[in-house]
Amino acid sequence: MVRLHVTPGLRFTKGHGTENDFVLLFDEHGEIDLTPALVRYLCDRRAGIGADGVIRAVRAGSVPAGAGLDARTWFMDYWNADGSTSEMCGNGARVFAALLERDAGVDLAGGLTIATRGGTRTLSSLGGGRYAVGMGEFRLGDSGGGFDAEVEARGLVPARPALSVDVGNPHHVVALASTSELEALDLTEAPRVTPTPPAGSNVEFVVTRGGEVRDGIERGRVRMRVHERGSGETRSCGTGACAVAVAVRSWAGDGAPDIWDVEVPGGMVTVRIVGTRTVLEGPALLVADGEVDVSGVPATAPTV
Ligand SMILES: N[C@@H](CCC[C@H](N)C(=O)O)C(=O)O
Repeated sequence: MVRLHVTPGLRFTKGHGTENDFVLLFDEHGEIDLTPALVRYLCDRRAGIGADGVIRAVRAGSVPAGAGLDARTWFMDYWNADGSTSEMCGNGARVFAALLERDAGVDLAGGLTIATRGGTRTLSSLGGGRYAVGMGEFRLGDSGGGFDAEVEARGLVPARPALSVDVGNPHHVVALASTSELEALDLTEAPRVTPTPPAGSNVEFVVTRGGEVRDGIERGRVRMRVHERGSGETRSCGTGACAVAVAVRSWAGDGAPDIWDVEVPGGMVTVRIVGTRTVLEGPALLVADGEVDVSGVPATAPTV
């Protein structure tokens, strides 16, 4: 196999889902040595292209992380802007779907199972540039619907109770009283979570916005902001929206809706809770294709 280690002229696509933006690398046969240094360079908004993360589309058989899977399965190789990897990215999965549709000719009408570091997920097209992602099982940190942690953040006094939610990657959800409290938050610095999560956490702050009945079905509505592990404050987080929906429904108790419209700074996504699983729906856009000079990126050992 030809290893294209840090070649000048790396082809990329830029895309986003509700303004959570990604550099996408279509690398079916795993020819790119994707390293933390290369990811940091690609995500740099001044010296590189600029993005919240990098997503490589590669066949499972071409990366160590895909061991044990059907070699032909598409693997979503997700990296945060700081060069760390994560188990899963919800907005990224929709953008990955748009890329596979366009560049691999995949038909998503009937659904496609992909692999991620957090397990398998399903992608389907809803038409009109919208996609649904079967996000798998969620786990609440406190099955009684309460809190199991505390979060401190700039602009938020005193510290607030939080609920940990695992949706494949780790989250802590904090309920705030008003949108003015949400807007006053300064997320340029990472919120502090106690007890300290061993692998870090994504932290969402949420306020309720009422709800409505549409097509005879009740839907809840919330607004959130997020500080992402490895990327800082972003304009949307799909796994975070799922964590928020299950936390808010759990706090609301019996009779709370199973469908939640989640407003994020970059738009709106919808989360459907089906038993112990969630489905994320929202837009995905591919906005640019190009070639980036990566000749100056220092070579380091790949970590996939
Ligand atoms: N923005 C993503 C989540 C990306 C990963 C996260 N920062 C982590 O480290 O777990 C989403 O849309 O879910």
